[in-house]
Amino acid sequence: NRIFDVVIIGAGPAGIAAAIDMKKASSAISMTILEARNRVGGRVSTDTHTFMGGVSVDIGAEWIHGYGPNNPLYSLHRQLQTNEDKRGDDYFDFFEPEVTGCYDTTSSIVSNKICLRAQQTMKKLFSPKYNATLKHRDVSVWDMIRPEYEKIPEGQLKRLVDAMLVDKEEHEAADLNRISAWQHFFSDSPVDDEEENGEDMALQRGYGSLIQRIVERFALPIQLNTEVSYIVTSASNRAQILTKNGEIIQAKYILVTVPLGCLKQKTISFEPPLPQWKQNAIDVMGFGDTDKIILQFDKTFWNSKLTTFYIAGASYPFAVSAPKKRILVFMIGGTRARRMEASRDEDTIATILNDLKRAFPNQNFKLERYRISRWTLDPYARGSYSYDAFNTTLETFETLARECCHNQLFWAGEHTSSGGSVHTAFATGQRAAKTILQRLKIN
Ligand SMILES: Cc1cc2nc3c(=O)[nH]c(=O)nc-3n(C[C@H](O)[C@H](O)[C@H](O)COP(=O)(O)OP(=O)(O)OC[C@H]3O[C@@H](n4cnc5c(N)ncnc54)[C@H](O)[C@@H]3O)c2cc1C
Repeated sequence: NRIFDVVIIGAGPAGIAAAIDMKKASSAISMTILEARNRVGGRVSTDTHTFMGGVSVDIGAEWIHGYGPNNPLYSLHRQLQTNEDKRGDDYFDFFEPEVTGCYDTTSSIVSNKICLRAQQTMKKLFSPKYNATLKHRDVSVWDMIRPEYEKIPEGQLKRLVDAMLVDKEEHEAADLNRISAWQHFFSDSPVDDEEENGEDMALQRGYGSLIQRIVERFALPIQLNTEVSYIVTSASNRAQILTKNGEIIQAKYILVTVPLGCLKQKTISFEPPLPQWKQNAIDVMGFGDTDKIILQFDKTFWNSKLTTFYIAGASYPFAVSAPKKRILVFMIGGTRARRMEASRDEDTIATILNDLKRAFPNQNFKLERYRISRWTLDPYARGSYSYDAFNTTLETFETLARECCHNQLFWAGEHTSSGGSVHTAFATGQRAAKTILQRLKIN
């Protein structure tokens, strides 16, 4: 029966950030991080063993978005970067310019002109004019773009736009008919502005390698393989945590950073139950689905200059290319991702290979290795990241972040601020640490 000042639940970006700031503030704080998995990083997870040639591939987060001084991971990365990070001659290098291409499963050539037109059509679909009525009577993003979409004549252009819509659903982690148009198009998110302050960057050795370096650099006290199942708060000055291993741990303050998907599915029981205002926010906020199907071939048979491409008519029509690694990463979101997760690997792979054979009829290629993510079935994620569901506002994020339950429970994580990214999750951990330090009277 151990006693701490602070117990952090979850060693993902948010939990790690909070631990660093508390450790920096005072060595007198007794603290531990309880992590259910056998590794740190949460939805940042790099696979270093599946692929040939010692290649690292991110199964979850890959891009350091907004890589610039406003990003809390920027200075950490600059301190901890190695020569391997700097070797920029391979794969998703630093700031690689995006080159988009298009293919077609009917094996007909797609001209540059029509590929570009499809991209322009997408731009037009997603720049709807301000609609004041939305604020009072919200519709979905799909409803919003549908009138323009329906004007696109049947044919290759439309099939390419359909492929690009799958990419959009992947990015949003939800079907377009589940996303609030008001939130998506018109609400001002301070984080979005911030993201525009820097470019995207990916690391040779994967995002996971940076998280690992951070954890080692600060020698954080992390207890792996420790799933929290029960939390009791009370008017006494200590809250209690029960782990699945049967351990009871006491803490003055608990910082909960488990994903919103776990909160929605009540994987941790709270005693007394969470207050209604907190539970409502958990229920209302959308938590989406995004997956990657990563394929390594015996050769690069597609145009190696492309960073991303679309395949008209394919079941998995959007891929990101890593030519030097001979890798294609197919990405999907929403219902499509959930359906894929429920399918057998062999069937998913067969469908993709069949589409590729039709899109590249003159190429001989062999699949060498693959890896498929299943974030929604993952017991410690239960989805990918949050999305703008109906009836959510910036206030919903704030409500998810607000402390509760005899002021013993604090909250951080991707879902407690808009942005959905690793660095925004990291910032929520720093924010929570600041408040907890004030409570502990350490500034
Ligand atoms: C496919 C995919 C692609 C993405 N791409 C990007 C990208 O390119 N760039 C980007 O910035 N972001 C990306 N993201 C989002 C990013 O991964 C998340 O926003 C970020 O990891 C959230 O950090 P977090 O600390 O809030 O949660 P997590 O990273 O999920 O950490 C929470 C931790 O809590 C642990 N946990 C859960 N339940 C318990 C329990 N009961 N007891 C103890 N521990 C528990 C989990 O195991 C986990 O380690 C992507 C996500 C996915 C799924």
